[in-house]
Amino acid sequence: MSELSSAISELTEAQTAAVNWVDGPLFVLAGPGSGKTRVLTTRVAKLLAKSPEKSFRVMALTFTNKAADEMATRIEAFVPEQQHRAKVGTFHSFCMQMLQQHGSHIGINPDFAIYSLQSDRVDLLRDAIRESGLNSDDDRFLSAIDKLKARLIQPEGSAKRFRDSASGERIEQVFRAYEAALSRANALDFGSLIAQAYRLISTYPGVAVHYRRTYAYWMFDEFQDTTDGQYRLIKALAGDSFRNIVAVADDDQIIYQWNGASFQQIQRFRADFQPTEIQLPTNYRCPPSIVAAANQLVVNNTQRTMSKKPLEAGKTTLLYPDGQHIRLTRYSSEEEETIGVATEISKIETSQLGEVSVLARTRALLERMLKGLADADVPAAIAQRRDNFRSPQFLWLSSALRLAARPLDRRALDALTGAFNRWFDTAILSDDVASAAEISSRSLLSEWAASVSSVGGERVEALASIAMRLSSHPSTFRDAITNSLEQFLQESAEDSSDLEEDRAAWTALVRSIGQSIGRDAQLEQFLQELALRSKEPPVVPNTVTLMTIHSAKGKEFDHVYVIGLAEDVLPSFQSVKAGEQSPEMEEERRNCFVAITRARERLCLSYADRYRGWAKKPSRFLQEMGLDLPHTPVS
Ligand SMILES: Nc1ncnc2c1ncn2[C@@H]1O[C@H](COP(=O)(O)OP(=O)(O)OP(=O)(O)O)[C@@H](O)[C@H]1O
Repeated sequence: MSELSSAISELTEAQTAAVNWVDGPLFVLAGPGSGKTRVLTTRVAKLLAKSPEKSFRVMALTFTNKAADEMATRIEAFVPEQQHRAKVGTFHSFCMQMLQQHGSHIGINPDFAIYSLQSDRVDLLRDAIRESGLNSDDDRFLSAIDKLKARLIQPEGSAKRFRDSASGERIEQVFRAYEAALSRANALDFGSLIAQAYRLISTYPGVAVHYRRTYAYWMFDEFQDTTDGQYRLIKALAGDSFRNIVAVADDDQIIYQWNGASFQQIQRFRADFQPTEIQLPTNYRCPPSIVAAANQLVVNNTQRTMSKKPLEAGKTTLLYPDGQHIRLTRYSSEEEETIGVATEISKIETSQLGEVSVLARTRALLERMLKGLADADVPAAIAQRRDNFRSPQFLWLSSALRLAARPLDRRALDALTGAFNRWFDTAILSDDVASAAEISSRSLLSEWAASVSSVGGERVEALASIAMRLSSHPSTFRDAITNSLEQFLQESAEDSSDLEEDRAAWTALVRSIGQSIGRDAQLEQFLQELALRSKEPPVVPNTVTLMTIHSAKGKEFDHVYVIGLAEDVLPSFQSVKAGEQSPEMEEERRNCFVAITRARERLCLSYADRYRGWAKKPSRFLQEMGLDLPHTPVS
């Protein structure tokens, strides 16, 4: 039996119905641990396997590169010879590729840079404000601009969106200047990727027709995270005729409300496409008592599908006896909670530590916990999206590549000199390099190489020679990468943890980029893909993972510790202030729901009587879950 046939044979009836669905719109409403990813990947593979003679393609989009990579790997294992017909990626990568191929219709050069770093965007904003003679240095404009872009609002006329016309006018002016500066720099930020893709297909509907013809079936995972802009993009792409769309969602896992995700998008999909609905209520991840607690918790929310079936426990083998799957501990203070949880975790066998996660609502709680685990000699790390490399070596390499692709990019030169100065303790000024390049008519990168010759030393000479060659032959960038990595191996071991982490991250990134665009891609395309991806290193084995609940979405661990289950912590202070019936409180409840449903074997919940010295009540969610509150703190 092939891998695909055996995967299909393991599906439940409801999962099979979703996998076998062929034409027309389908909405799969599924709970945590119900095999959503399994359904999507099997469905893509099956559609491709049964039509080897056809040329149509299938598109499956999700929200993180990691999830997309996992989906692509599974599909490749199922149908290796058909993999090229599957387009698996994130929303942003899909839009990026659309703009590379068709963006010239609306004046976008295909070799655009992606400004994924907040620092680049802030610099650009400041330059834009200065150059347009506006009198302000307020970076907060950026969040106003992002909000407008997320709703696909163009700068022209955006002032009308504000009640106060004076501040509306100001924001419109800055928004115009920022967009003009992005365009001059031939750059797009994350918001632009969606907004410009939308502008493209609204102006040139033929582009949407092309996508409808090429991709016969579309699938969207984690549909509940879709923002207004992303939803309107899907709708515009589909036009009036295309209906082969499968959206998979859990309305109880919307935890990006602050970022524009909302139950509204699910309701709009239902209203616009009139999909058939399939529910997958069986949870194969958590023991029955956790499933019961999750059900009791989430029914307190109103912003959810009223006909949604409660989760059913489908896990058949349990490691622990009944009554031991959930534990709730009360501590007298935050400090006691940290020590208590760290001591508990230190009793777990080292080989199991990779299966342990500590989840908290805020990063501050995790930092305290990280220290507590270090004091208890437990290896642990906070998992968090990293936008950039940390070591001067990899910062140098990535900015040298940027400069090779865009010889006039001053921001890349600043990053290159900054990294080099940190690395070799020098004080080379990028202004000097730029002035010298103007006189010599050399590229910024080759001028930089010339300017470091005075520093001397073999390592510096090697870097200068890599930079020289990269500048004159950017297409040989893969050799430059190989040569640079060899140089980095000669770095001394001291203070090398950033370097080692970056090296591990780089290897994983290159693999992921290769999987997405092949190994022969041009430098510009490589850099665009690099910008979209997070730069954190892969998880180290036998290490406890500390995560905010937001980063834990989609993950699962044998042992899950959720700390800080107190009022004003989880639920947050803002949501408590907003009130029991508020959307903020419902989002906090979903946060709690997501956190507890990560546990495969055991869920350890805890709270303290005091946080930061303030007395706090136990989280209302504990009682909603049906748990008995301890009468006294453990001592
Ligand atoms: N039919 C099934 N029989 C047994 N186990 C299953 C079945 N379907 C899924 N599982 C298992 O259940 C677990 C959860 O599946 P998956 O990760 O696809 O869940 P999910 O629906 O994407 O969850 P979440 O929304 O929490 O991310 C996995 O370990 C998977 O192998």
